[in-house]
Amino acid sequence: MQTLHTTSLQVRDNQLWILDQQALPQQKNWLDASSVTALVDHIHALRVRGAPLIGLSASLLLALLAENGMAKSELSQALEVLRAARPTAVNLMNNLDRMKQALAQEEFVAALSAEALRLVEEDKALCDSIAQAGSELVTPGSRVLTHCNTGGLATAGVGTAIGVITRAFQQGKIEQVWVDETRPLLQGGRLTAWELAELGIPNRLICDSMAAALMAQKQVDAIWVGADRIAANGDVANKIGTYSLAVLARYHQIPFYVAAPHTTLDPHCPDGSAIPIEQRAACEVTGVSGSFGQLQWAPENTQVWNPAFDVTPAELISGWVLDTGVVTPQEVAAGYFQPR
Ligand SMILES: CSC[C@H]1O[C@H](OP(=O)(O)O)[C@H](O)[C@@H]1O
Repeated sequence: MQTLHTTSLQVRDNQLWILDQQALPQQKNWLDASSVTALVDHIHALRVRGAPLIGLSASLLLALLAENGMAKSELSQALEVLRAARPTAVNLMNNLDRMKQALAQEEFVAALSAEALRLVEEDKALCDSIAQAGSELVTPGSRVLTHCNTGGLATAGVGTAIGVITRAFQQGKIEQVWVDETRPLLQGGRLTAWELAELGIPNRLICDSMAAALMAQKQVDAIWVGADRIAANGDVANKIGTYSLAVLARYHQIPFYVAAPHTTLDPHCPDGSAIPIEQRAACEVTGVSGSFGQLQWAPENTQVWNPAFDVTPAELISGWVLDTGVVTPQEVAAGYFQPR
């Protein structure tokens, strides 16, 4: 396979390398992800993360394994193991369902490589389309708040919500970005703060618990978040903490937008209650980890509830910004996301 390089993925010398997103921003470590075991471990540990990127990394690995001689039956097993690596972000399943069709072809090695590269190029284009469509909703002088990380680290392109924010900034319409640190894994404080600094976009980091006071002081003009799965009724699964932002936004009458590619849609999922929510380890809540190692502060054996995502009901969402354009609440209520 040709050499490929995105912000957090590389294919070189017929191997897959990933940028360890748990070590950022202090360390930029590229790790080998050239086996199913290695990539699944990186995905579980969120060294590879972000709904689109998870699907792309799994697709690229499958193509590389085929090129390196893995038999069709083993590839089929590998696909199923990769497909189960994380349960909530549907991009993984959608991408691998397309790879499954390629695997069924006679010339499956070439078909898998072509499809994996096509998915990567498509995602770059989807990000650009989302960025353009979303930026048209941003009013000049906007102070926007975002949650978790939805930039180039989480996609093959400019990102989803951060892609919108970047395009609006380039259009001179962003005064500042409020960045939710996004406990427990600090995707905002570590990754979004780093990406926005690299992009030269003015930003200020807040603890998640500060967002309400900021809105009460009328310091937020709009909220932009990503998505891991969009159900047929428009409900959205996204990083834990998104739902509370949506409730606050409704109370303070602040527009709340979801930005995502169509690969995040799941028309077979009737509503948010049917979206599987990943439960994660207690140590992520009883402490914190990063390039510095592990720091634990809660008492030994403290019981924890640690869902990686929550569900925002469609009724709290002002608009769904897809690569195909902005979808309004009226269109969603009329069945826009229903199976066709
Ligand atoms: C464009 S990334 C979408 C989505 O993925 C993130 O979750 P995680 O960091 O656990 O992979 C977050 O929910 C983003 O909004």
